[in-house]
Amino acid sequence: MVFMNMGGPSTTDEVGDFLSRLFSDADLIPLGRLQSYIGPLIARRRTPKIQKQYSDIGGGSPIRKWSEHQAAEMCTILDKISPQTAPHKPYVAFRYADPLTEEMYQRLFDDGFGNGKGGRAVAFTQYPQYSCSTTGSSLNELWKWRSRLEGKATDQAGAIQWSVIDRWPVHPGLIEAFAQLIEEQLKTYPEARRKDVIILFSAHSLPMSVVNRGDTYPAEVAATVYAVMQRIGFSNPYRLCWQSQVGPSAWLGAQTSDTVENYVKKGRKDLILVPIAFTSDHIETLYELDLEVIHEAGSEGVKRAASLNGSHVFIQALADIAKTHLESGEKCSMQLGLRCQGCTSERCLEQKKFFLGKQGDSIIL
Ligand SMILES: C=CC1=C(C)c2cc3[nH]c(cc4nc(cc5[nH]c(cc1n2)c(C)c5CCC(=O)O)C(CCC(=O)O)=C4C)c(C)c3C=C
Ligand code: FES
Ligand SMILES: [Fe+2]
Repeated sequence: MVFMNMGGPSTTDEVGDFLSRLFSDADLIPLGRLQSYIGPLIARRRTPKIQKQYSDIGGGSPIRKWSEHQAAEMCTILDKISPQTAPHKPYVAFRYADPLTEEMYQRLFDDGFGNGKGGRAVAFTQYPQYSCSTTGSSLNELWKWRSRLEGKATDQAGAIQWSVIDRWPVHPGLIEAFAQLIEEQLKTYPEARRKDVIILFSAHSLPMSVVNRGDTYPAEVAATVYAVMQRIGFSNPYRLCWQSQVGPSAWLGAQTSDTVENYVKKGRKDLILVPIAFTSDHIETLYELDLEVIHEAGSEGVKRAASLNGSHVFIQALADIAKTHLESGEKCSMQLGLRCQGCTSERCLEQKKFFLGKQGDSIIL
């Protein structure tokens, strides 16, 4: 079971490499033919600022710790609820930090997979909602390393047989886990104020160029939000807003920071921020929300729901998603077979052909 995510620097010394890989990723930030020169330059300029942010949240990102914990715990549960596919082994593959995809692949070889011995692996995205800039980028990277290390053919003899869990935005266990964390935070308000607390779901924004290309992420994030609200009985007013835009281009709004500022200015000072598109803490929760948005709001009523991190309900949900996937025998979801309406990337096309296998021949656009 390979958990795919973006990763983060575990120490401030790793920030430079992390940003350099991130700005070199043409699936995330397309910079043209000179990407491999310009990307690292931009990264170098940005490093001191981001280093300071990681330093302020305790010296690094907790994402590796949480991912390794979540993957290991999930496999323990999976061994019990899906004995016919046991044992399950946990792996982590990050896009921009250690352990990188190639490191994970080498570990698979070392553990007796591939190299003529075959074996089955599941690429399990840890982004609940699919975006070509996140899960798509990780799949393109996995496809690249699989081609380099095992050849291009899907059914190559003795190669690892891959299948993909590419999205799970409304899995009932995920929704339950979010709902419980929100309810926990709602309880901290005096009863008389509780029903008027605004629930402000916040997700990482996307450049409008990506939205207009047809990326499914905004719709899938909205689906998660609606399912959570349904689960808590629409007990409070709510909005979805978008955070962490970078650079001068147009991004999907409304921005989280403006939203909080405006509501507080208008006297609505009871707000719960809910990070809805990431499964563990990172600078966007610990720095941007806690140390910037909430601190600057200057109101004791502005709070944040905890991140999923070690939530048992959440990890149980991961195991259920994996079990259903293993039982289905599917290579990936139907959605992965369709490209964004505006996609012109050869990488996306080849990656989809690979992961869909023979299924892909008829449905790829
Ligand atoms: C679902 C989550 C995310 C989406 C979608 C996403 C898209 C996206 N991001 C950038 C550019 C940057 N993102 C950066 C950091 C960062 N991004 C996410 C998540 C998503 N990004 C996280 C969780 C983090 C922080 C990692 C951590 O440990 O906290 C950065 C680097 C930080 C900075 O320089 O400000 C950049 C740059 C784009 C362009 C994009 C969609 C195309
Ligand atoms: S950008 Fe979405 S499929 Fe290529
Ligand atoms: Fe990002």
